[in-house]
Amino acid sequence: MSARSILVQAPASTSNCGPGFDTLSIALSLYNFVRLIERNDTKICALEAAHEGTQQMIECAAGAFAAAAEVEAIGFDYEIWGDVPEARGLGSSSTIRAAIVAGLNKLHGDPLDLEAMIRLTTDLDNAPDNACAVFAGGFCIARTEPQTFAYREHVRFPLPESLVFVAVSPDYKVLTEKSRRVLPDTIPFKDVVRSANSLAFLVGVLVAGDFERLDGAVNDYIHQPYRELLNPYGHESIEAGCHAGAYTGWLSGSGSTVVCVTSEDKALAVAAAMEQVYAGNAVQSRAYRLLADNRGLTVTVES
Ligand SMILES: Nc1ncnc2c1ncn2[C@@H]1O[C@H](COP(=O)(O)OP(=O)(O)O)[C@@H](O)[C@H]1O
Ligand SMILES: N[C@@H](CCOP(=O)(O)O)C(=O)O
Repeated sequence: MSARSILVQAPASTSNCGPGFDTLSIALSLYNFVRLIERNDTKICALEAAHEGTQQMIECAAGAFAAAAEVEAIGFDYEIWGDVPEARGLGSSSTIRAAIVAGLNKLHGDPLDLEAMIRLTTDLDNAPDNACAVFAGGFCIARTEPQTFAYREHVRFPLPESLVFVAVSPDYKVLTEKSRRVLPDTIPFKDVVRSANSLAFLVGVLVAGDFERLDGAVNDYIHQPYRELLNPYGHESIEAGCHAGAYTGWLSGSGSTVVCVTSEDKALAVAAAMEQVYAGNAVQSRAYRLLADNRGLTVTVES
């Protein structure tokens, strides 16, 4: 009998969406893939040489899964490939952690439900926003506990294909862990008020589908200003995209990617303007024209 093999496709995500720090996220049409092949021992092995950090991340996810699902740990071989750039604020680490959790869940006969898998991935990845979008797809709002920040539940809305996300990734990496260390312990009252105002309006507009009203309406004073030094030219790139016709834009997750939200007809001009800012400063970048992924992570039993 051939070993059981599970293939997981996990979408990238753009988190925070400006002022929705650790709360808002949109799944995008850019994917990583993880294959898990069951072994008859308890080892966890990469089929192609994996970076030490990746191996650790996977072993940690597998151990946490066994504990959360209250099952015996099993061994597996794994392969990872895909298009989500690493450490660029498009949730690459969430795609891998979520895929391991979802793949093991399938191999064990689905002991965890969707919310339990999101909770576990959040515990591992520290980003409830990304975890919701990877699993559920669409535009997600993550609710967390006010005392502990532990993940509680989410609501999600599909977004239409008419809304294009132009993501521009400069060739420098920004690790989420490092990008969280630059955040302040306290924030001035007026910055909280104006961020909360923008956040509520943004959610309303995305749910209502009245996208033109995003123009100038997405403003964050909670994390983006503090992350600017780690993300040179990001702010200017977003401004250039908006000048070229995008509705709005934000730093994607913790950076370094920046995202502008636009209608289909403006997408090319927006991408060119955003890239030009990096090129003009001798920084290479790559532009992606993406749509919302309304499906979320998929799990296929191959054998
Ligand atoms: N495709 C991948 N294969 C292996 N490890 C990955 C992959 N993508 C991300 N990682 C791991 O996640 C880390 C980046 O995570 P993080 O700083 O949270 O950035 P991101 O914003 O991309 O999620 C990488 O340094 C690496 O250890
Ligand atoms: N809310 C988190 C999101 C991190 O997303 P990533 O795509 O950069 O991993 C944060 O802003 O730290």
